[in-house]
Amino acid sequence: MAHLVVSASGKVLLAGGYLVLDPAYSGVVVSTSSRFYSVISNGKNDRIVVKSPQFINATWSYTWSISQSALSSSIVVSQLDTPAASKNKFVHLALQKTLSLALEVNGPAELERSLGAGLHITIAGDNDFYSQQDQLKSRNLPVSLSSLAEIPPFNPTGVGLADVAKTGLGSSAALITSLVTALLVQTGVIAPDQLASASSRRLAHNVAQFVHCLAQGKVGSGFDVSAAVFGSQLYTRFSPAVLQPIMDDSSGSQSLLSALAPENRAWDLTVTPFTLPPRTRLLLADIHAGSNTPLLVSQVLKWRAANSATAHSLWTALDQCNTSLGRTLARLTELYERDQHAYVETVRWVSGLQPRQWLANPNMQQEQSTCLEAFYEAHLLTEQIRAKMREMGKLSGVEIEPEQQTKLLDASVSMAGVIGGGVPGAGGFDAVWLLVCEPPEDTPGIPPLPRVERLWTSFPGVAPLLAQESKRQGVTLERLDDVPGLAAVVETAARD
Ligand SMILES: Nc1ncnc2c1ncn2[C@@H]1O[C@H](COP(=O)(O)OP(=O)(O)O)[C@@H](O)[C@H]1O
Ligand SMILES: C[C@@](O)(CCOP(=O)(O)OP(=O)(O)O)CC(=O)O
Repeated sequence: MAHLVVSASGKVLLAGGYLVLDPAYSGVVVSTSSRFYSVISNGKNDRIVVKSPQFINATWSYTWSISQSALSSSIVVSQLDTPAASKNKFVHLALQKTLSLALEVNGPAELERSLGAGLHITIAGDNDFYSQQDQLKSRNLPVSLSSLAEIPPFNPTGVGLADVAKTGLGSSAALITSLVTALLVQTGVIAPDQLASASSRRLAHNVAQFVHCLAQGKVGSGFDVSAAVFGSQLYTRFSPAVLQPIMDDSSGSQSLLSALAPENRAWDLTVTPFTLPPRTRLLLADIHAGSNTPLLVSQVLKWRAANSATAHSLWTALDQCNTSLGRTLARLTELYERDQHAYVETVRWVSGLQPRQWLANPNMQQEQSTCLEAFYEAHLLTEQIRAKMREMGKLSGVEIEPEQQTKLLDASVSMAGVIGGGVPGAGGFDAVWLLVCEPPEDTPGIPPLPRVERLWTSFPGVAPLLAQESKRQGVTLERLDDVPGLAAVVETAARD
């Protein structure tokens, strides 16, 4: 049977937490190699059955009905009420709103044709979206990247969705983006060979952003959906006003297309593509906890509103550091392109020394010194950002960089070859990030990555994640057999 597979990437907001909620500031977002996959195949009995086989009690069945009048037509997607049925607002809204848009674009006959006798949809997220520490324990595996690679892909979590320990990589945004985009392709709104085009991506972004906001019951900054669609970027948010007419429209009488069309100029986000510097690797430490982002956000914003002068100067200072970090990391890529040899030699040097020793080489060639200064600047900026985020936490009474994260980060960022790190996004107890140098293999000494891995084993409850920066674009059409383990998940889902 033919399968339509669309994946979307997870995210790490390296810098810009809280600030990015305000269009005056931007965030540095890295999209991850960890992805969510939505796989659509033909279903039966006029049903849309959605399964998430990594979870227990995670099958949701829907019917649809299309009504037509002389003036307009509409579709209603309803969940089939079996006694054991759980609800999934995110999935239900993705179906309801994307199919409504498809109806508006292509009309009822085409929509009926594309839904056929029904759809079977499998959702699967890479293991990194969920803490794997219990898995490692039950398999008697030591805490390491190579142990994680031994856990089968899309491993069942053994729990229901509400009880899973998330790592904070943006599961709901990646899920919604992959599902919405797969439905847009299934219904012919986006032609498969057009998904890479700018206007198809914008459409996928706008619809995913809308569905995600509606499901969350609020308009967040949307950096997570933007990363899921467009990949790593410097992100400045869109004005929430663009979604207001359709967010408030309980009768469904407003045109979705006029709000969500790629041509709608009211979508004023800016997305500047970005990549981490060559020979560096993003490394994440899962601390087996997870954060309640909405609670953190409401407390910080309440403090900001009540202390506008202090907040303004803190926001301004932080923004300068965040922007400089984005610029310095981009400059490192430029320096690599200008003189690869000097850059790689600098990476070798940096990899064997703690950051405070980096500049202690009087005999360096000019090009290498320039690279070294840029690495050191990146280090200093990440430390300044951490200090300011801790200040934000202290002032607002919120644990943005909790003490145990401070200890873990302080120990990690003073190691040889570690450029910097921090608490991503809203901070709290989500996985922390590090940027680590990857010198060529013939460099003497133990490379930074295994050294950091070893350090982390001395912190109870801390484990690395496999996720790295995704070098592919965010939302992508895949071939089922190219994604290890996915065909098996789809087969199991079809059998049950
Ligand atoms: N693997 C999945 N399968 C189905 N639905 C999922 C999956 N992961 C997340 N969701 C949906 O997203 C919701 C989680 O949203 P939320 O807790 O806001 O996550 P996040 O912190 O990733 O944004 C779940 O209640 C569910 O509706
Ligand atoms: C505070 C924020 O600026 C960043 C939150 O980033 P996280 O990465 O913590 O987000 P979640 O995955 O949703 O928990 C809020 C926002 O931008 O919407």
